[in-house]
Amino acid sequence: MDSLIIKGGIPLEGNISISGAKNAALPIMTTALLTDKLSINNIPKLTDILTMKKLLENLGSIVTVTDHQDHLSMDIDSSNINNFTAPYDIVRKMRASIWVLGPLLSRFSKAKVSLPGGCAIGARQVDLHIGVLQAMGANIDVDHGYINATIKGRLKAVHFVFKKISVGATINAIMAATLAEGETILFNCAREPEIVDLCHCLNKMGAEIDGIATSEITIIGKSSLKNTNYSIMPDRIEAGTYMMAAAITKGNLNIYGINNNIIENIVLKLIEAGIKVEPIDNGLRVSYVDRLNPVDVHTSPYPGFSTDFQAQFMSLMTLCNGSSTITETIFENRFMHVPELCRMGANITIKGNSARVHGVPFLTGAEVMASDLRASVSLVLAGLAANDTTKIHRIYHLDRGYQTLEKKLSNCGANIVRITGDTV
Ligand SMILES: CC(=O)N[C@H]1[C@@H](OP(=O)(O)OP(=O)(O)OC[C@H]2O[C@@H](n3ccc(=O)[nH]c3=O)[C@H](O)[C@@H]2O)O[C@H](CO)[C@@H](O)[C@@H]1O
Ligand SMILES: C=C(OP(=O)(O)O)C(=O)O
Repeated sequence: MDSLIIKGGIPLEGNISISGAKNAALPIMTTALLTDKLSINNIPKLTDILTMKKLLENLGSIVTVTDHQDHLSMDIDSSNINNFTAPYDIVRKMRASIWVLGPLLSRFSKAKVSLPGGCAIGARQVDLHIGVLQAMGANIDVDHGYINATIKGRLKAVHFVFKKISVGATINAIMAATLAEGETILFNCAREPEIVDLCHCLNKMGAEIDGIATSEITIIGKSSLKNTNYSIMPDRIEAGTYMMAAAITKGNLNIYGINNNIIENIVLKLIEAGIKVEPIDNGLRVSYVDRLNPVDVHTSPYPGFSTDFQAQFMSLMTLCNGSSTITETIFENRFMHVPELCRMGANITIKGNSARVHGVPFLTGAEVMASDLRASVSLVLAGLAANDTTKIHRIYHLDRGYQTLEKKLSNCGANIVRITGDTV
């Protein structure tokens, strides 16, 4: 398994271009199952994308990929779907695989999908995905680790209230409702920008979705959708991560290809921490000024502070002038970076779902173990700021979510090297 060696203490300076959003590209790739042909542009080069490609091909889609150096485009032909099973071997690698369920069921009236894997950050149930599809008339049982879903004819429109806000279940429900019979209204929906991107793509395919970006979404079902093309939005989580890299290394970075609108939640917290964030042409400039103030955050669904920023923000707060409290409200097991940060000299204590971070004057390099995706990148941030050398083991999750991370960082002065096939 690969590892990373980082010699820290270098303020990052330069330009970083943001890639397409993983968490928009993945559901948009599954919408290709709702029609014959979909062309998608600005897809990031990530292992999760290749896993999704493999999954679609396994179902019978023909996926033609063009490599444009800094991104991919794909022509996905799903006119001959001949398999309705998403197997464990592919699905276990990635949570997003669950998004083939809604499209397969609504277009082909059947789907068998292994219970998904992904980052091990909590129980991550699928009851809401199943509940909304059952309310649309599907017969669903979970047996031997698989979700088996069938419907006689088309799914039926429904008025459905999600008892908890879920990004994934909102996405599955919207996709399923586009080909259901009648007008579906979904209440208490997630409002993440990636869901907005998905809805824009679906409307371009001929769907009729209203209330986009609100918690109440109306979908008028169609008998079929049409072929189209769509370009993926920029990755706000990648952008926020590099903004925090600028802050933690006392550097300054121009982050290109992102606008303030969709990352305001992290921008406001960085400003509160004393970091300067200015709009520039097609991006934002992020600069360390003279100190890092302690800032409390608690994660919540968008437009709140995203759980996907929590680990990186905690790394930043390890060096603040004072103490900050970071509360995780979305996932029950998303503090796996804490013991690793403590190995590097951080002073963090966990009580329930809150971490109290007492700022220290410096971090020291150490050998650490990466766990989930954002925990992994939080250790990269800590390593970039630390004195001496940090070795991060088991970094495969990083390749799921950060396109050419080492290249983007070393272009800005970081000393970061990948060891391929490290045995430790
Ligand atoms: C590929 C992708 O886009 N992943 C994102 C997605 O994950 P994901 O779609 O898995 O996250 P959800 O929004 O569904 O999960 C939120 C909470 O709801 C719970 N829940 C969810 C579904 C369900 O059927 N039952 C249930 O109880 C989960 O356990 C969790 O506690 O949104 C998360 C929250 O913003 C992000 O951290 C992930 O990066
Ligand atoms: C948690 C994440 O991914 P997944 O939902 O695929 O595990 C993430 O993108 O931070």
